[in-house]
Amino acid sequence: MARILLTCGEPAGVGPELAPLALASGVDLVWLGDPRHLPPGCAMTVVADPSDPVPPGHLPVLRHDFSGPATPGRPDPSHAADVIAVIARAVDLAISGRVAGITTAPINKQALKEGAGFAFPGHTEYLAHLAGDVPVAMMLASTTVTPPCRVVPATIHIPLSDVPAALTPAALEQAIRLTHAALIRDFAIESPRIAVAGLNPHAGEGGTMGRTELDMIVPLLTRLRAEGMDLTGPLPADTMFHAPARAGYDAAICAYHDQALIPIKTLDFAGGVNVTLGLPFIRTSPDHGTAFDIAGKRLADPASTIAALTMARQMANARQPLHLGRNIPRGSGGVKPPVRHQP
Ligand SMILES: NC(=O)C1=CN([C@@H]2O[C@H](COP(=O)(O)OP(=O)(O)OC[C@H]3O[C@@H](n4cnc5c(N)ncnc54)[C@H](O)[C@@H]3O)[C@@H](O)[C@H]2O)C=CC1
Ligand SMILES: NCC(=O)COP(=O)(O)O
Repeated sequence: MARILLTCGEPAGVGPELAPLALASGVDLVWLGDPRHLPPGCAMTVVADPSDPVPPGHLPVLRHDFSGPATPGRPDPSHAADVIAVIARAVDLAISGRVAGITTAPINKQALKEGAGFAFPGHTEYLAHLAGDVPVAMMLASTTVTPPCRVVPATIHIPLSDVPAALTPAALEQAIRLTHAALIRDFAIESPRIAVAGLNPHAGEGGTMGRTELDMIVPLLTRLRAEGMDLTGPLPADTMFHAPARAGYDAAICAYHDQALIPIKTLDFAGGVNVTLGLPFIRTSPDHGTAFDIAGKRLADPASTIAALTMARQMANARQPLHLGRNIPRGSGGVKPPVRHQP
């Protein structure tokens, strides 16, 4: 089966040093980036095709030349366009089936915006664009805690002050539907149980601390329950993430980024995996960022990257029979030619 492709991400961050560590864990991956950004002494072989064989213990590298070497902890504006181009090239390879899925190393959004005018707040939005502006959702899934913690923010990379307006019935419904489909398809959960968090303290406390729950979330959940979905909520966000509460659902839909990401990064920072739901190809990522404070110091823990690569492989294995005949996921928007970002 084709390899999982790991992008280099921000070369001044921990991304490049995580690649050989992940390889050493036994994951079959191919790395896309500039060999000069790999740690000194890294055993690697440049390949022309993502599936080309390499000597045992060597990292297969699909070469993408940047303007120069990288300094750990200091993003170089002249690298920004190449960081973006690597993501686009990875998507091309995934859509064409030459890799089984992609795992992205972290990028520094500010560096990309300042260096190349990157118009997207993160991978999630850029990947949705490259796939033809398909609807997507960002799930973060634990891999080492029981019961599992899976969270999906219905709004993602926006200022907190914009959340109430962005949390529309359509946004919430999209997050619920994408999560429901992904739990069945990629997490082998036949009848998904989904919990929905309220926006306000105590889920609005009967309308005394905000009316979003009563006016918007309750009617939406009532309508979706009528379709047969197993939905609970709106739940108070402060009491829905401890272990007994998590036992009652398979994934939690949250109102905004930090409501979702604080519980999972607290419970499973080392094992958390970011999965983009709704894409016509597989994309996972570690849950951490560029970690400039430790880049190049050999302190980076590869656990989340290994978990992300492993989850991508499991998803690819689970989807493999579908590739034989009907490989376009229902509701994915279909595979459209990637649209290039113009910096
Ligand atoms: N998927 C992506 O591309 C993501 C990118 N980011 C970006 O990363 C940048 C930095 O974000 P921060 O909030 O500082 O989060 P961060 O995850 O980079 O760092 C937070 C803390 O965790 C530590 N840490 C992170 N990864 C680690 C690892 N593998 N092993 C050991 N320690 C680790 C860091 O040293 C730091 O103390 C931002 O520009 C953000 O946008 C953040 C999350 C995901
Ligand atoms: N905090 C999670 C995050 O920023 C991941 O974003 P993305 O780059 O995967 O879209």
